[in-house]
Amino acid sequence: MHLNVETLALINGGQALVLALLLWFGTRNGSNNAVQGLRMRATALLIEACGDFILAFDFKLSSLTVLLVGNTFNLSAQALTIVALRIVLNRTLRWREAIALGVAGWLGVTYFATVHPDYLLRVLWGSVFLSCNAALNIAALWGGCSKRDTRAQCLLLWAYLLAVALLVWRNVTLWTAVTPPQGIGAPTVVNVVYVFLLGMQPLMASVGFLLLYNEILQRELHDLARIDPLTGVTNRLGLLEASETLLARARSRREPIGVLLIDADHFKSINDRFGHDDGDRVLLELVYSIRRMLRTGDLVGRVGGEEFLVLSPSVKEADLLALAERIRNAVERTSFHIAGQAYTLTVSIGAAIADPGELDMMGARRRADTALYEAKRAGRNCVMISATA
Ligand SMILES: Nc1nc2c(ncn2[C@@H]2O[C@H](COP(=O)(O)OP(=O)(O)OP(=O)(O)O)[C@@H](O)[C@H]2O)c(=O)[nH]1
Repeated sequence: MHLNVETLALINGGQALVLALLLWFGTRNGSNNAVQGLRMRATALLIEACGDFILAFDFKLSSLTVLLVGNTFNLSAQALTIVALRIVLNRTLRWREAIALGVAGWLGVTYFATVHPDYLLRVLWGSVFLSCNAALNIAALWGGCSKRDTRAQCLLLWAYLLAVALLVWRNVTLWTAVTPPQGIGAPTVVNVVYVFLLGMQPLMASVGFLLLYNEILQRELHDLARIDPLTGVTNRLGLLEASETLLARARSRREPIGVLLIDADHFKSINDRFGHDDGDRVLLELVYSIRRMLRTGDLVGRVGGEEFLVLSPSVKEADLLALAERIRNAVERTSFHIAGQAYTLTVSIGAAIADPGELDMMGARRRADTALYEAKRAGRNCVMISATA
């Protein structure tokens, strides 16, 4: 098989141009992080296409100018891709490292093409540069890759690891050959694999970006569906799912779960006096006061208007009562600021223990509800606990 560098550059450039346009026009309506990242990837593809077209058509430039200008475009595209991936993943951008790598890559390739022309060293230098680029991307992709909902992220991570392995293979083959083939066009096995993958690179990387984008959107949707938009705590659906997980864990450890139902006292009067917007702000502050009292592992969620549920794993009755009392006390001592003035608010709390033998949380939730009702009847601003199941 004869490998032609100009044809390869033409295929690469055409692909990059089409993908850049698709990404640009396909992301015109979005503005979140992932979309910004995709747009930067589109810009990188445009720059890459320019570099590839210069390499493919040479535009009557000297071969040295073609090499230097083509590489300037391609290395800039690589640097932009590093930043684009980090924008999509919401990681530290590392602009400086990306630019420094690009400059070092360009200087090395230029040196081994002009001052000290050496094909093997040029390939080695280029491979080190590409591996460092891949390392930055691998570092960005590494975090959180063990979770179940990060398949695309893991796939991309493997793609970069394989790319580094391919670069190592190519260099080892070149440096151990008795007469090293000069040029990427030499029809060796490693060159064929390398050229094939290089030719597909714009497409593969862009598909990787899109899969990642889709995965991030799915995750955001999943989280949005489980978060109360006003207070930012878990909503009913999130609580339902979390309680199943907690109960399964409690069953395997044979430990109880504490349930607290917390309801603001006379909240209607706050709305009536100050309006709904100020009432919303008070709810936010109330959630903050509750959260401050929780241990790591405890979960708070909003079950209704001014009613919140706390799930506290591995607690005995006395610990649960102490936690409820801490919350009640903290809320009572908090000054809620409405229209420049400080007001106080109290909560009533119903507590119950879910036994590890219980099939779901419904029973404990009902008992906590009854205890809450008793707390309200007892005059509010107090904690009541129900008898165990
Ligand atoms: N500002 C605001 N108010 C809400 C929200 N959800 C529910 N409420 C209000 O919470 C109040 C609940 O009133 P009630 O159920 O009578 O309870 P309460 O006034 O707290 O009285 P007790 O619970 O008996 O102590 C109503 O005025 C609701 O409009 C919300 O998201 N924001």
